[in-house]
Amino acid sequence: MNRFEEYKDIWVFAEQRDGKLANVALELIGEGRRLSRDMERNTKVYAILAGTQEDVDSLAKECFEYGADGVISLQHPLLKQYTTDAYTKALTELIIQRKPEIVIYGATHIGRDLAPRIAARVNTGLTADCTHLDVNLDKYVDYANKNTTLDTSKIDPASDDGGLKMTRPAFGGNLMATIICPNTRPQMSTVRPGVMQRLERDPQADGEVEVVVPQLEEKDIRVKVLEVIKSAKEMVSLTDADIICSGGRGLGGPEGFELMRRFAEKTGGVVGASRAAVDSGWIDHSHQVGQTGTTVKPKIYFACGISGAIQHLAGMQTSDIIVAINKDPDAPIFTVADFGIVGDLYKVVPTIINLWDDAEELYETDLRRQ
Ligand SMILES: Cc1cc2nc3c(=O)[nH]c(=O)nc-3n(C[C@H](O)[C@H](O)[C@H](O)COP(=O)(O)OP(=O)(O)OC[C@H]3O[C@@H](n4cnc5c(N)ncnc54)[C@H](O)[C@@H]3O)c2cc1C
Repeated sequence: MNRFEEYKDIWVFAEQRDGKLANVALELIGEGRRLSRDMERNTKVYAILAGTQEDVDSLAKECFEYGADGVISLQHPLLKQYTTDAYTKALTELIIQRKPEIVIYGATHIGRDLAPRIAARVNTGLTADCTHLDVNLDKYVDYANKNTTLDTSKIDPASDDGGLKMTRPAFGGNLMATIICPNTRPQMSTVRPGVMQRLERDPQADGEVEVVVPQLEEKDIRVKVLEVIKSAKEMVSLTDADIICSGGRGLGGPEGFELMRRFAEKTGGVVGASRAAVDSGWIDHSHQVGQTGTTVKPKIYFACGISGAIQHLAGMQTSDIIVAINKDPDAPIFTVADFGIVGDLYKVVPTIINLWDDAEELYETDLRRQ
């Protein structure tokens, strides 16, 4: 008997705020489904909701529609606002009682706060900020070979106990590290929003919801949330955007973002930025795309005056269409671009803005013809 036999199933922490599920929760349920197919045992995927009854009751159906087999709904008035103490206590107790084999969280502000605390309390490992998960060594080796110079002959096949292979950027994004958790359970990781694919919604899907009322008291919570102030920067939703117009150091100054805002307004997109632009204080960090910013996958990503450093590419290279505008023909961004324009962005972007309406009309006519 495997020493971890009693640990079963995949749990996804289904993060919600004010009764709305985080997109990453649905992406992770989809990823959980994919992993469960590759695991040998009859592994089920559970979404773990936490909040007040009012906030979470209506969310279970959505979790089923996106692929959860079951929902465990932690309900308590003290879970209304996220607090580290209350959420950590409620989830830790549930994990110790139920013994899931894998627990995955979104690498959001909440997930990054919560997951390491739970890992410490249940005495297991945590791989933070993953961009790829797998349970099968063969696939893992293929994946690793494609992306790194990892010497696969040094991997001990005996270590492939069907455990989770958690891959994340390491050493400033210069290589991908695949990390295993061979000695303890559950295996836990946080996963970047926007990296995994959610499943197609199945409106017929349904399942069983188990309501659990955790043992929580006021004295368990050392920090009181007095007021939640939503700042304007929370309104930037890079992960949901279909079009992102990103600017980098090539903009030459903060005023360059005025052009990017006009560009985004015209295309119906949102403004993104490289870290160099953010670090220069030209735009808020909430716009940053990349390894230490947001991972995005829009339909069109415009990279304007961005060189294409590996840390930037890590956050946008899976976009459907990448259009790069750069005056240096050798800029690395052109290696991932579907369309490259060599030129001064201050000439190219206004031209695209001017032509956008005509281009849209042509596109619509084309669609009508098909
Ligand atoms: C641990 C770590 C994490 C990091 N995380 C991130 C991250 O999350 N996101 C991120 O973006 N970076 C990140 N970086 C930084 C990254 O390494 C690069 O420094 C950064 O992406 C460079 O930004 P840039 O492309 O805007 O600037 P540059 O590399 O300076 O490129 C500017 C580009 O603009 C072009 N240009 C100049 N003028 C014009 C013009 N008028 N028209 C057209 N093109 C023009 C130039 O040819 C050049 O290619 C990270 C670095 C480290 C070490």
